Amino acid sequence: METDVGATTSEEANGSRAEKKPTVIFVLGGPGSGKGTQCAYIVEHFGFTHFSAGDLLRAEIKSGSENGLMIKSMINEGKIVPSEVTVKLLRQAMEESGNDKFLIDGFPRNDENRAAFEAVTGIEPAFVLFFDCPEEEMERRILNRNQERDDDNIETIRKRFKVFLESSLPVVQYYESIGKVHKIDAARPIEEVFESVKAVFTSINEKDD
Ligand SMILES: Nc1ncnc2c1ncn2[C@@H]1O[C@H](COP(=O)(O)OP(=O)(O)O)[C@@H](O)[C@H]1O
Ligand SMILES: Nc1ccn([C@H]2C[C@H](O)[C@@H](COP(=O)(O)OP(=O)(O)O)O2)c(=O)n1
Ligand SMILES: [Mg+2]
Repeated sequence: METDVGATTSEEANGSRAEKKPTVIFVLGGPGSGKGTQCAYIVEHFGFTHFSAGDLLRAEIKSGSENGLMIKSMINEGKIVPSEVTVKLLRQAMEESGNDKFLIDGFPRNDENRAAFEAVTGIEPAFVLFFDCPEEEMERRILNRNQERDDDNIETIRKRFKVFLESSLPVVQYYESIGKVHKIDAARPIEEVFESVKAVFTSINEKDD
């Protein structure tokens, strides 16, 4: 079965065939704040399907698609790839998954990302996890990451930090203004960070009961 993440049809909009939209949680935080690491734990404990926007873009480069070279050069410059490309990859991945609970990490990274996702899928996030971490700590973590990523070099890291401050933080602030952000102190050991993450998910589950 495919998961319905398309824009609402008129039939659905008038209520005759309303299907429940999937639950989406956005996981945000600067480069190296620990998004991917914590998502792996959340998947294990809470049954979500995890998609990293960055991983989907890197897979697209590897696949040799016609957009690959453009994506590669943007990532190597620390820039944000046009939303059209990223939203299409996310939507496809969600549809193919068959699940209806998603953690989307590293997205939305700017306001254009946010608006495009909403327009294409009709989905608003249930909430946003924001991993708050000082730049020096994020830099240390990335330089020790060893994932052989072309963008994990000091020059590109500095560009990514700048883009994070200028384009991504405003998205976090937007979600804060509508009361959707759970801010986590990410500058602690992995297990301690996860205790705080777990508390967020547990309290949400209790509210739903
Ligand atoms: N709380 C933490 N303390 C120390 N190192 C961490 C912590 N969380 C993640 N790391 C390490 O830091 C690096 C970046 O983590 P990652 O999950 O890839 O971050 P992001 O997806 O936000 O860029 C990885 O090598 C990871 O093992
Ligand atoms: N929504 C997104 C997410 C990532 N990208 C690009 C630009 C980012 O610098 C790279 C890497 O993103 P990724 O989330 O994998 O990086 P970190 O895990 O935060 O270190 O991918 C994008 O263009 N748009
Ligand atoms: Mg990551």
